[in-house]
Amino acid sequence: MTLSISPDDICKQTISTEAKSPVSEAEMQQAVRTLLLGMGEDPDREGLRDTPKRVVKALKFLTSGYHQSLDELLNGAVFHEDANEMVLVRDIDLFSSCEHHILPILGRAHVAYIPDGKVIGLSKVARICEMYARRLQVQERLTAQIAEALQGLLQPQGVAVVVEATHMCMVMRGVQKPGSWTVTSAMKGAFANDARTRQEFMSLIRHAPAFH
Ligand SMILES: Nc1nc2c(ncn2[C@@H]2O[C@H](COP(=O)(O)OP(=O)(O)OP(=O)(O)O)[C@@H](O)[C@H]2O)c(=O)[nH]1
Ligand SMILES: [Zn+2]
Repeated sequence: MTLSISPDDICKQTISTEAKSPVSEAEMQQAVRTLLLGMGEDPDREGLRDTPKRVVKALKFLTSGYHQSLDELLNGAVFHEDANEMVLVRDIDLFSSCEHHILPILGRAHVAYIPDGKVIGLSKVARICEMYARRLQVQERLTAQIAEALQGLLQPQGVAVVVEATHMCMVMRGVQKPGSWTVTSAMKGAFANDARTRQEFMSLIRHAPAFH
């Protein structure tokens, strides 16, 4: 499936989530206090007194990707360039939160594209990953959003995104499988249509990195 999404569309998608929260900071803290009570804790004991404030602050940080826009994050770092070989940024650490349990998803992203007249600042590739990771996610959507963002911004010859992650909701609770990793991918253009291009990408993300 070819997804054509313009940078404007993606920005709009982000800006629409920027609407001011209908819930006040105090109400959020009160909700955490209720959760503590539900756990059988005493929210007024010394160690927990500031916990509602800390939890709300942490959650706001972990979901701060809702309030970022690609436009702002890119800061104009898309450049016209004649390069037409694969660009790969691999081993980008990811910290996200699963939307089912609001528990951490910890992993790495590998992101490649083949330019077609435009390149993007390398750090911006990692920033795009962070923006989508700092939302409530499922891994498949996170992977697709990263790929769609690059596709929309650069209209490259192809985009490939692989995310490898472990879900704390599968590790610490539920099925309790600490060794499990989930691998998701999104392939567009040459990576979807040409097995050799995809193979080159897969082998580049598999070999031991030169730097640790
Ligand atoms: N596809 C997908 N599933 C996810 C992701 N994160 C969590 N899940 C799954 O979402 C599902 C939610 O299933 P439910 O049965 O509603 O929730 P649950 O009772 O907590 O399920 P268990 O985890 O099996 O105990 C679980 O199978 C989770 O493993 C994700 O990123 N992608
Ligand atoms: Zn979960």
